[in-house]
Amino acid sequence: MNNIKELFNRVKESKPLIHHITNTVTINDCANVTLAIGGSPVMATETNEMEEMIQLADALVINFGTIHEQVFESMIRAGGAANRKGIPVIFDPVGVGATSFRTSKSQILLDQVKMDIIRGNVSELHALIGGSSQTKGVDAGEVSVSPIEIANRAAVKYKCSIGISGKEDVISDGKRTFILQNGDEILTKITGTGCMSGSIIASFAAVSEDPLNATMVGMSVMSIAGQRAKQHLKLNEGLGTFKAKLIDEIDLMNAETFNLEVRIHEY
Ligand SMILES: Nc1ncnc2c1ncn2[C@@H]1O[C@H](COP(=O)(O)OP(=O)(O)OP(=O)(O)O)[C@@H](O)[C@H]1O
Ligand SMILES: Cc1ncsc1CCO
Ligand SMILES: [Mg+2]
Repeated sequence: MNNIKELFNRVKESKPLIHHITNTVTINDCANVTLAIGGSPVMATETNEMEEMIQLADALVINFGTIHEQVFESMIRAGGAANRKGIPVIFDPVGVGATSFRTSKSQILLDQVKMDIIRGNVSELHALIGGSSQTKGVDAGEVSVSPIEIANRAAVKYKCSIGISGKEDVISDGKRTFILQNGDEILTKITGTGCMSGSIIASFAAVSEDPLNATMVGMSVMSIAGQRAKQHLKLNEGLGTFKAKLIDEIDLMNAETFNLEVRIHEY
């Protein structure tokens, strides 16, 4: 991964504005994690203010978590404006594959908005390449195809960088594929760690020209912070404390810690 120190510094110095159109479950956590990594969050959904908000933004996150018709219109408007302005667009296809509504909306969105990065769990990405999917609500289900193949095919199909989270995270742009071995299962026990990693990826993508690298660094930050937060849990501390410590670890993350902990290799 390239220039970790410079990437961290650039986010902290330029405080990129990350416009999120996201779900009502994890919206506050995404805003706080954006601040913790050094970015500046805004979470606006009114269709009529999308173009103006995008004029201020440095990256756009579109997250399908609690998608409905009205907010979908805002995603189309904001996505179009972001493409015209040339800022990175990050899509989290939450729950795609679980219902036909989500699957068909994702197809319309991907036809109309060029994504720079798509980040999701394995069953969501499997659904995006046309696979029959077992997305269990918003959580990953069983998939017969390997995440490496899914990431490759999705990257080629949508001409963008793909991040698939799981026990091992897989990141690909269709030419190069990387396997990230950080993380801890406890990250799946609180909701929104995938959504939050989208905010971190967007913060890095906003200050660099390399979406594949931004995806790798962003997903690594979440997985490394998760394993460190788990290590720091004391006796009688559980998931509530874990969540607070997770945000602490993202806040405290720097290039030294990152480089010491990261376990990534090219496939
Ligand atoms: N089995 C596992 N072991 C270790 N880490 C995991 C495991 N599954 C997921 N993770 C980590 O948890 C984080 C979130 O990934 P996950 O696949 O749960 O996202 P998600 O399903 O999109 O979550 P959400 O929709 O709740 O935001 C990632 O950092 C990932 O590496
Ligand atoms: C639990 C849940 N339901 C819709 S969005 C969301 C947050 C995790 O994606
Ligand atoms: Mg998710």
